[in-house]
Amino acid sequence: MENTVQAFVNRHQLIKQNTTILIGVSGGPDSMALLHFLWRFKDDWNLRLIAVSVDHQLRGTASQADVDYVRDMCEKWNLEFVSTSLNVPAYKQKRQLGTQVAARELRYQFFAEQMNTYQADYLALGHHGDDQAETMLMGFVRSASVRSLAGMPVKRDFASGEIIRPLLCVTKEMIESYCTEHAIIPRRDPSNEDDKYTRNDFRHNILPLLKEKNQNLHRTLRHLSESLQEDDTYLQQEAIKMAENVVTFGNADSGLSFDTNVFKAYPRSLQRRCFHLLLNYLYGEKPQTVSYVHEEQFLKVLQTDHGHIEINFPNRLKLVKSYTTMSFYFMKDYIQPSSYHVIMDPPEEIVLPTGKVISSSIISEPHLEGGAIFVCQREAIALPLHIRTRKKGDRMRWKGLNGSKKVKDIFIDAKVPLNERDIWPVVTDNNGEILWLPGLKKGTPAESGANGDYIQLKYGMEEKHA
Ligand SMILES: Nc1ncnc2c1ncn2[C@@H]1O[C@H](COP(=O)(O)OP(=O)(O)OP(=O)(O)O)[C@@H](O)[C@H]1O
Repeated sequence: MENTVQAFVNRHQLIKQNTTILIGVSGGPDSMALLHFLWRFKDDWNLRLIAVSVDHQLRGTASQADVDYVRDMCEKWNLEFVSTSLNVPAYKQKRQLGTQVAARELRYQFFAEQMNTYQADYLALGHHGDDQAETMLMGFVRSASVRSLAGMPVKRDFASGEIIRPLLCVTKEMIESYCTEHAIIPRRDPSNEDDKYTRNDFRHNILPLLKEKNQNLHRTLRHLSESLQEDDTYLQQEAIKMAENVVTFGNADSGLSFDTNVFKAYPRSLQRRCFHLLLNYLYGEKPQTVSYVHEEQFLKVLQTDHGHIEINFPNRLKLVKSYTTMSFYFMKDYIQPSSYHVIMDPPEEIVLPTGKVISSSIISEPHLEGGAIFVCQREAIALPLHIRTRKKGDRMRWKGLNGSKKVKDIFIDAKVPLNERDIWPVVTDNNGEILWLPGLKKGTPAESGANGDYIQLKYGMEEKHA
């Protein structure tokens, strides 16, 4: 393990000589191996080492015993030591967080304070190659961003210095052998075995299956992680330049705006990143969950020639496109976000802000019927489709009806509650003809006579895959 870690540290220039390193030590095998490794190189590299150990008050006296164990080992190795006891249960309750997230937030706050107190250059953590593989797989399965697929960075800025992870290049197995070899008897946290935590489930059940297919999975994933992170850093820098060139930033109230033609002249890859940078800027201290559905809607609105479109984002943020000007701003008088307007190019599936899904497909034979399905000839309507909430004066036509009927009256006849009327999807074609009020009324666009394909729309809940 020593040679591998040393080569890794050199390659990434992780540690400079004559520096101060805080080491997060829980007492488990990973951080004890890290502590021991750095201790051995302390004099060669002229390092000031300070072990930091946190009791999260989650496992009664056992977690205090872990901290005591780290203190004893530091005394034995003549190392500086700092510890604290953090009330994770209370913080968890107050902030309505999961246990792991609450513990992590408080721990990192404490780490940051200590970094600043000691003016430390580095915070070294004991994450290793198996942790990285799990993180990347979890990112792959549960997130749609390149950044989470790339896993944990080898180093990143933090408080007065940087977080470094020198053990990312070794496996858990190598760490366990290192501990045995150096007679380190680490503490064991039983919650690491519990499959109710997603990470442990990936560790025990998914990773072994993948390792059967590729014995070098760690190395493959490490390479993937490093190259994704390098690409990410470069693209992020380009996106920052793009935002600086394209966007007019206002104050907190006026939000920001830009010309869609200038924005669209950049590659799609930078458009996406710039979009997220803008959201980070706008949300600032209060990050919101913005999914890829929002990202796709944003990109679509960017492309459309439609004169005026508005979309609601979480926490009162509104996106408005008016001809070639796009702006984001926070609504002052908050009304429950209700209105939306999205564009659909069949075949496509869209998750509406209400959580319901409309999917469209192009079929050669109309065969399905039912309240939640709408079919019409492709030639008979103007694409793309628009899915939006009702507007004043909306009227709808269908076969057998003389003239047209107000959408409002359709809602009243069907006894749709008032609050649902404002979020009910209205599907129109590109000419504004209302085709469908899902579950309520189907329009009948003129038959084109041609024997072409059909557009089929389905409305329902998002499918949850087991
Ligand atoms: N209670 C703690 N006090 C100090 N540092 C911690 C603590 N918990 C975690 N860390 C740091 O964060 C790293 C990653 O934590 P994580 O919970 O993923 O692993 P772990 O199972 O605690 O690792 P270890 O084998 O070191 O116990 C640890 O290796 C350690 O450097």
